[in-house]
Amino acid sequence: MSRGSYRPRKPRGRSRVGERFEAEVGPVAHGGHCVARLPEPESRVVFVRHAIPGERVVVEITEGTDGDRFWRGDAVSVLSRSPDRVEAPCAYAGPGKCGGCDFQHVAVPAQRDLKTAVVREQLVRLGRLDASSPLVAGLRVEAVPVPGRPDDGLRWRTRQRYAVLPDGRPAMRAHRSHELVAIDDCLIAAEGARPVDADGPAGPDEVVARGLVQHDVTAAGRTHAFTVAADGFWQVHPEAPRVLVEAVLDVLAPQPGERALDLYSGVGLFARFVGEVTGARVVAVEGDRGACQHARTNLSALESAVVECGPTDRVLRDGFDEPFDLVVLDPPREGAKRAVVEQVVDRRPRAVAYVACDPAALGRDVAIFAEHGYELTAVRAFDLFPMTSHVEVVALLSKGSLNRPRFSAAPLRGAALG
Ligand SMILES: C[S@@+](CC[C@H](N)C(=O)[O-])C[C@H]1O[C@@H](n2cnc3c(N)ncnc32)[C@H](O)[C@@H]1O
Repeated sequence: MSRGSYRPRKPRGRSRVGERFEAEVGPVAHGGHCVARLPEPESRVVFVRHAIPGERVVVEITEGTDGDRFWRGDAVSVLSRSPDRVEAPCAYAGPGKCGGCDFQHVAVPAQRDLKTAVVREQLVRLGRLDASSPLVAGLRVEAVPVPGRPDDGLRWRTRQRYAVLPDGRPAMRAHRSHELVAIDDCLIAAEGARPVDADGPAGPDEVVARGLVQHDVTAAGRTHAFTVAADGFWQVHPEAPRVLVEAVLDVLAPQPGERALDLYSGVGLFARFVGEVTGARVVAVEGDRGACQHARTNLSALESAVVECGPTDRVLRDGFDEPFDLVVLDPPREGAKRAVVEQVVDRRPRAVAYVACDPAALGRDVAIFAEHGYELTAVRAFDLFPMTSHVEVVALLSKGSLNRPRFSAAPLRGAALG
């Protein structure tokens, strides 16, 4: 995972980096660390990596000065260990080593418990939902095993981005650092995973031809082919397209004749499956020109599909002013934000399926939807990034009585309804 955007802050006061403290590890927090509080005289919150809630550890400070409100640190020795602690399967995981994974030291089912806690916390703190509501309390991050593999959290990444050392060896970055750590093998990369930006062996569901990749996705009983640029966006877990399409169809319950908007559509994954069911107008909006071109090809079998290329907020503001029954919203990590959310609710959709790769951004956007009467009415979360703190969430936002499809009495299936 690239840490290319990391920029160290200007130091404020005496550095505490390298100092060690004993600490009780508190709850997990968004970002792959746990929260510990150092008593006086330090009186500091420390975000501790390589720890598990409930443990007593020695924390070595990795970032922090006297002037900082909180510090960051690594658990460099464990004084009382959690029953969920395991030996990291990867030799490159641990304090000061590769920063690609956050939870190699945690048993895989317990990793999902940590992510569940994080998603719930973001929905409560930022999304302003009630922690005791069945939607929040009933949420569990679901396992998504790779077919034919044990559920061990390894060998799932179909693409892996490596840095290259001057001597040509592949490397990954240390956590929040530009420092490169040489690695022979990344255990979360699928066998034969194709390094991005390089020709190489294709994964099992891929055909590579002149910089293009074709993915066949079978979901909800239908199979569609998607052409993607070899370096373009495509979900990296081999089961992700199927699982996310099925979750989106499940919560939206699209009906024949319903008009759909697929925002941040990439190469048209959701538009293709939703449009197949509705048989009506589908507008895919995507900012990347290459992805737009591929979306046009991938959606060409749908007579009423249109691809609008440009930033979502601008396309929605200037492009077309018409109502839509269904919206799929799959923004990048920063979320959709107010301008887009308000453009979406202006179209008065019956149902919005929000596919989120950052539960904090989801929480912030859920709060904006709520200002406009759109409530979170179903939510599921999937462990599509084992060993890391990342998690994918599919949420349904709908407005009271608008929640029912116009064309049939088909109930929403699967997800918990609030
Ligand atoms: C998380 S990906 C989702 C892609 C697609 N829904 C899929 O599942 O394959 C987010 C997509 O949003 C696009 N994107 C990012 N910022 C955008 C913006 N401001 N306006 C339109 N598209 C944007 C990216 O190019 C990327 O294709």
